[in-house]
Amino acid sequence: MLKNNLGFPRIGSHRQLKKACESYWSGKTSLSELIEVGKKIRIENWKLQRELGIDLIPSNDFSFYDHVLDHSLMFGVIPQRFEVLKHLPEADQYFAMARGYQQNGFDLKAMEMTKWFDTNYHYIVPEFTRFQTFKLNADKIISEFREAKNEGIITKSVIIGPVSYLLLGKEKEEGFDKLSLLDRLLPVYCDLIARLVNEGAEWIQFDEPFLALDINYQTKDALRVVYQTIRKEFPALKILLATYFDGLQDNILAAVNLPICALHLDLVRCPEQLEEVLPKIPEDFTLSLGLIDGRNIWKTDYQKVIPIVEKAIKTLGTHRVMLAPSCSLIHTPCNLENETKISAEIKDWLAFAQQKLIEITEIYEVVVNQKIECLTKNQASIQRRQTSTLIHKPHVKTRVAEVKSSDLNRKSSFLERQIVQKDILNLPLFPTTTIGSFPQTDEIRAIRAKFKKGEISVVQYNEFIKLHTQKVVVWQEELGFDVLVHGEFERNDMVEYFGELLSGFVFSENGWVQSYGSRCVKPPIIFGDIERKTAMTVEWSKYAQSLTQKPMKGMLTGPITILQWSFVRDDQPRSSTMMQIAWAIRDEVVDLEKAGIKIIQIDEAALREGLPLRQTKRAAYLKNAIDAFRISASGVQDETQIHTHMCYSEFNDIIENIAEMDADVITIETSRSQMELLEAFAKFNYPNEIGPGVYDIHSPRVPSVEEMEVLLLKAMEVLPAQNLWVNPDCGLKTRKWPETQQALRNMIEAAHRVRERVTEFA
Ligand SMILES: CN1c2c(nc(N)[nH]c2=O)NC[C@@H]1CNc1ccc(C(=O)N[C@@H](CCC(=O)N[C@@H](CCC(=O)N[C@@H](CCC(=O)O)C(=O)O)C(=O)O)C(=O)O)cc1
Ligand SMILES: N[C@@H](CCS)C(=O)O
Ligand SMILES: [Zn+2]
Repeated sequence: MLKNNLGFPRIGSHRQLKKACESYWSGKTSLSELIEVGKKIRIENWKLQRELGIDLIPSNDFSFYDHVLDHSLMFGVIPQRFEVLKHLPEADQYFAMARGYQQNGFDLKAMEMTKWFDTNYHYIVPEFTRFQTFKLNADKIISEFREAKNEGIITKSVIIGPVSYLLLGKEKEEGFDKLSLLDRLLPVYCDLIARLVNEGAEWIQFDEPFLALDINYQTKDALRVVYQTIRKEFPALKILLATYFDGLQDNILAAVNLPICALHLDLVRCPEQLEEVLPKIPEDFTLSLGLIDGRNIWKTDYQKVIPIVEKAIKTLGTHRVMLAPSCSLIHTPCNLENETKISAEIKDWLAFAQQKLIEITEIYEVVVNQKIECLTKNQASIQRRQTSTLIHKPHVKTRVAEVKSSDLNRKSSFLERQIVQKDILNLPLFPTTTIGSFPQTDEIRAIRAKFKKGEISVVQYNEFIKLHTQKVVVWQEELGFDVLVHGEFERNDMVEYFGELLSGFVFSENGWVQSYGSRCVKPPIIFGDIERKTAMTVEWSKYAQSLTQKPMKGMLTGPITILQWSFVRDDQPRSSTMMQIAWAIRDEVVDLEKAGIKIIQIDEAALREGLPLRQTKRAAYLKNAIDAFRISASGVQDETQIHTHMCYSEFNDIIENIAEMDADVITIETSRSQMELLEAFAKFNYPNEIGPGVYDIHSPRVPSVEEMEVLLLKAMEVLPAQNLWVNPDCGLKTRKWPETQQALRNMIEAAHRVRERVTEFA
C-alpha cells in the first residue's frame, strides 16, 4: 500500500518564497538569489516527505507564481503581446505575464486570473487562439526532477492533464472550441512524457479535476483519446490520474475505462463514491484513497477512515490501494509545530500539511502493522474535541433557529429605496468610490507587528492608524471622490480582522496559505459557536466620517466570505456556521447605521467561490448563502444604502441569485475581462445599481484615462447610466502608493469625461 502525496505547500514554512519574490520584484535581490530560495524550499519539502514515510513524493508542484502559468510556459502558450519581451530573462517574461509589465516604454496588461475551482487560490488563465500552436519547454519540470533525483528521490512529476489544462483556459477569439486544440497539444504532452521517462520517471500524476465536475460527452471522449494515446506510446509508464474537489458521479465509467494505472478519488468531499467505484475498478488498477482532508485543518478521525481503507483492501488487495490526502496540500498551512499561541486544548484537534502526511503514515501503520497505539492516541484527541466545553453556546444556536421572514427582507423594494437614497445622498451621475482598502505599506505592517508583540501601546497604535486614515480621507476629498472609504489600515486581512473580534475563532501565527502569486492568507479557524463580543468597526467608521462631509462607507466582510475564507468546523453543517456569522454582521450593520453611517458595504468576494462545483448541489448552497447575506443586510432603514462587492467572479450562471441579494449597489471585477461580465447583468435586466471595476488592481500597471473611459462607455452600452458607479475592481491594499494615486487620478478623470459626454448628449 503506497503512501501518496498529491502536492506540498510551496511557499515555505515561513513564507520564504513570498519574501524572495517580492524582494526580487523590487530590485533588492538578484534572480539567482530568488532561484536559490526556490531550490532550498523544494529540497526541504522532498526530504521532509521522505522522512515522513511518503512513497510517491510529488515534484513540479513547486511554482514561483502559479502552476497553471508554469504549464502555459511549458507548452509555449504565451500571448502574442508578450513577444516584445523575448529579450528578457525567461523569469521576467513569466512574471510579466502574471503581473503585467509597465517599464522601459512597454505597457503590457497581465493575463487574467481566476479562482482555482472552489478554492481561494487563483490561477493565471491560459489564453488560446484559434491557430494556437504548442512548443515544449520542459526545463523547469526536468530540472526539478533531476534536483530530487540528486537527493536520491525519484519523484512523481505532477502535471495538469491535457483536457483539464485546455478547459482551464479561455478562447481569446470567437468561433473555435478550445478542446479542438487537443490534436496539436497532445503530441507536445507526449514529448514531455518522453523527456520525463528518459530521466527515469516511473510515475506521473496527471491532474484531471474536471472529471469530478459536470462534463459533456465530448470532454469524456477527449479524455479517452488522450489517455489511450499516452498509454500506447508509453506502455510501461505508471499513470496516476488525480481527481479532486468532488466525486466522479456520472463520470465513473469514463474514469475507470481509461487505460491508466491508478485513479485518485477525493473521499473527503465525496465519500459515497467509493461504494460505486470499487466494483467497477479493472483488475490492473490501483485506487488512491483521498481520505485526509486537504482543504481543512482538523485531525482525521482514524476510526472513520480505517474501515474505508479496509473495505478497499478487501476488494482490491493491499498492493492495489494507496493512501493520500484528498487533494494537493497547497490549500493547508505547512506545519502545526510552528504554532506557539494556539491553546494546547485546540492545537490537539488540528493537523496542518506536515501532520497530514504523518496521519497517512499512522493510518498505514494501524492497517498494515496493527500499530494500535496510533489509533488510541488519535481517538483520545477526537473525543477531547467532541466533549470540549469551548464549542457550544446555546443562546447563539437559539437565535439562529428563530429566524423570521422579516429578518430576511429590507422594509421596502429597491425602487422605493433608490428614490429615498438618491434624495439623501445627492450623488452625481457615475458616482466615484473605491472598494475599501488603501495600500498596506511596510510601515503599517511593521507597526502592527510591533503592536502585536506588545512593543507599542494600543493608544500609540490607534494614533498611528488614525493618522493614516485622516491622510487618506483628505486625499480622497482632494481628488474629488463622491463616496469615501477609511482605508482599512487597522485590518490585517478582511476576514482575519473580523475573526479576531468574534468569539468561536482561533488564529495561527504561521498558518499561511498561498492565495495568488506572493500573496498569502492566514485563514482563521472556526472551532465553536460564533457571536459578536463588541462592535467591531463602528469607532473607526465614526472617526473617518467625522473628518468629512462626504458619505463615508462603513466596511464589513459578509457571512459567506468570512465562512469561505476560514477553516470551518466540521461538526455541524457549514450553513449553520454561516448563519451565526450573518447575525453577528447584522448587529454590526445596525450599529453602524445608528452611528450615522449612511452607506454600508458588506463584501461578499467569496460568494461565487463557495458555489458547489456540481450543479445539483448549487441551489441549496445559494439559498443559504443569499439568506445569510439578507440577514446581515436587512436590519437597516430604507435610507441606508447597502453595497456589496465581489471579485474574480463568473456570474453568468448565478446572476438571478445576485439579484436576490438585493444589495442597493454591487461593485464587481470586470476590467481584466474588458466588461464581458456585464452582458450577463444586462441580459438579466439586473435591476439594482452596479459599479463595474474599471481599474485592475491585481496588477501594478496604471490604466490610462482613455482605457477606463472606454470601459465605462462599454458599460453604458449595456446598462442604464443612472445605475452605474465608477470604481476599481477590488481593494487597493496590495498596491503601492504612487501607482494607486496615479491610477485613481486617471479613474476620476475618466468618470468626469463620461459625465460630460452624457450631459452633452442629454
Ligand atoms: C481580496 N482577496 C482576499 C482573499 N482572501 C482573503 N483572506 N483576504 C483577501 O483580501 N481572497 C481573494 C482576494 C485576493 N487574495 C489576497 C490574498 C492576500 C492578500 C494579502 O495582501 N496578503 C498579505 C498578508 C495580509 C496579512 O495578513 N497581513 C498581516 C501580517 C503582515 C505580515 O506579513 N507581517 C510580517 C511582519 C511585518 C514587519 O515586521 O514588518 C510577518 O508576520 O512576518 C498584517 O498586515 O498585519 C500578504 O502580504 O500576502 C491580498 C489579496
Ligand atoms: N473591502 C475589501 C474588499 C476586498 S475583496 C478591500 O477593499 O480590500
Ligand atoms: Zn475584492
